[in-house]
Amino acid sequence: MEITVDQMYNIENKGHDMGFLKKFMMENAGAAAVKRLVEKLGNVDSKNILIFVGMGNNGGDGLVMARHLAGYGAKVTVMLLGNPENIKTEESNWNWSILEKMPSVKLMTGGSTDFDFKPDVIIDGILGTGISGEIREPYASAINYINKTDCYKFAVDVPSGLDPQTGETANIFTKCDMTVTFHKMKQGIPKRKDLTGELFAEKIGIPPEAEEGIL
Ligand SMILES: NC(=O)C1=CN([C@@H]2O[C@H](COP(=O)(O)OP(=O)(O)OC[C@H]3O[C@@H](n4cnc5c(N)ncnc54)[C@H](OP(=O)(O)O)[C@@H]3O)[C@@H](O)[C@H]2O)[C@H](O)CC1
Ligand SMILES: [K+]
Repeated sequence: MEITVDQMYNIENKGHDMGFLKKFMMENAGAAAVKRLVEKLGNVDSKNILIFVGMGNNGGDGLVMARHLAGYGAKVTVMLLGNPENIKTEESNWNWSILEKMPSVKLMTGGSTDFDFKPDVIIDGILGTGISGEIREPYASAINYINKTDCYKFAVDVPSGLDPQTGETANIFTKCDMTVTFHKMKQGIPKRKDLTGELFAEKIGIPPEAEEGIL
């Protein structure tokens, strides 16, 4: 079953109000995404994994992935596309503050794409269901860097720049090898398998009762 983005936000909020906090949803989303990625790549030990992180909860999922991938022995670099003080949500900020205590994960901020290494894997945690309008900097430069870099690319929830509701693309968008979306498939995502690559929808523990009155 495919659902709308509005339905997804309503289910999320109802689950949160039931006590299954968005922080738990984010943790399960990041963990499920890493499981698929590690299953696909086999060993990520010592692999250079670059994670672009937006200022919203798509970025938050990427922060959770960073922590899990460090646990698998990957060499993880996180590029936050802004200033940490401007991280939009409590659950995303929570995950940033954990990473600040983890020397095993390199944290960079601001959005520069001038890296001193070539990534083996790039994770696109830039934009998800909260996308609106033409892609603004520094998100645009990050998307352009992803598209011009030859490596394995993984999209968190949806390739950034693809509207998960309509399947339409913004002025720029990422083209990835794998996409993991959460809870249920959103209507627009399967329309662009050329951008998603291998596509999965992973459960993240939201109580089925959170869908009552919504689906
Ligand atoms: N559905 C679930 O069960 C779960 C979803 N999760 C993840 O959450 C994201 C949705 O998070 P949200 O914070 O609502 O939105 P995004 O992170 O996608 O984007 C919002 C930020 O992006 C900026 N933005 C929006 N459009 C543009 C643009 N065209 N150019 C540049 N920047 C843009 C926006 O900035 P504003 O200034 O507009 O506020 C925000 O900073 C979902 O996709 C999932 O990945 C949960 O984490 C897990 C459960
Ligand atoms: K994304």
